[in-house]
Amino acid sequence: MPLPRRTRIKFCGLTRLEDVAVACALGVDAVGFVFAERSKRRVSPAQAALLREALDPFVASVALFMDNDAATVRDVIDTVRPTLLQFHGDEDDAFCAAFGLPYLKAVAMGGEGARADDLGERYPHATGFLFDSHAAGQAGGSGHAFDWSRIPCDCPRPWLLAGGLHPGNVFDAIRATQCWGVDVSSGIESVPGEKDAMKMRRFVEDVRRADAIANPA
Ligand SMILES: O=C(O)c1ccccc1N[C@@H]1O[C@H](COP(=O)(O)O)[C@@H](O)[C@H]1O
Repeated sequence: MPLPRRTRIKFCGLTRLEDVAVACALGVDAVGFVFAERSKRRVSPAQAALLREALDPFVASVALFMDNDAATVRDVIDTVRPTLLQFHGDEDDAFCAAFGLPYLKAVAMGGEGARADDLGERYPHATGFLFDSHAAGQAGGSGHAFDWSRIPCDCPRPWLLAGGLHPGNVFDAIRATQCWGVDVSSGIESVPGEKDAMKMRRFVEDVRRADAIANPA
């Protein structure tokens, strides 16, 4: 008998306690705090620590970096105590694994130079991958989707779909890609860094709807 499917949900770029409370009430699996330079959603380690302390049990916290230096990553780990790290830049496996925490490697699927091959060989210590719409070297969180047919069908670890997801397309995205999880930022916002409670709720409802169809009684 096939095991039931449950698409994992990560809400990223949280900056406010009220948004953390809604995310927890909706039962999301993880929330993300952005430390990438120049991000509109960037929080300080002290701010993120306050948000992290407000999480319910079993809600994972993810610290997102993009080519930050090692000292910054260590400072975030010491202050915030995240469950997982997520790297969006040119970081190699040795860098990502050096902090002793599980990590997700974001794979830039936009632009001409997208490279989604040999992920298991290039990132042997990655816990999972995240296929995102930005081009290599560009920041994510743009709200734009990419061509999902470019996702490699032999991804060696659990992987999340990201980039341009919102309540209006997440159902189709899950049905089309069979992703392990979804990651969303701008699609559940009213303005960058401020989430919208109704969009968060509709997003979760549509993920559950896709799972219900995949798990007929
Ligand atoms: O959110 C940011 O500002 C950001 C900056 C640098 C790298 C990644 C960033 N965001 C991540 O991008 C994906 C998709 O975001 P969206 O749903 O299209 O807005 C997600 O993982 C964000 O956390």
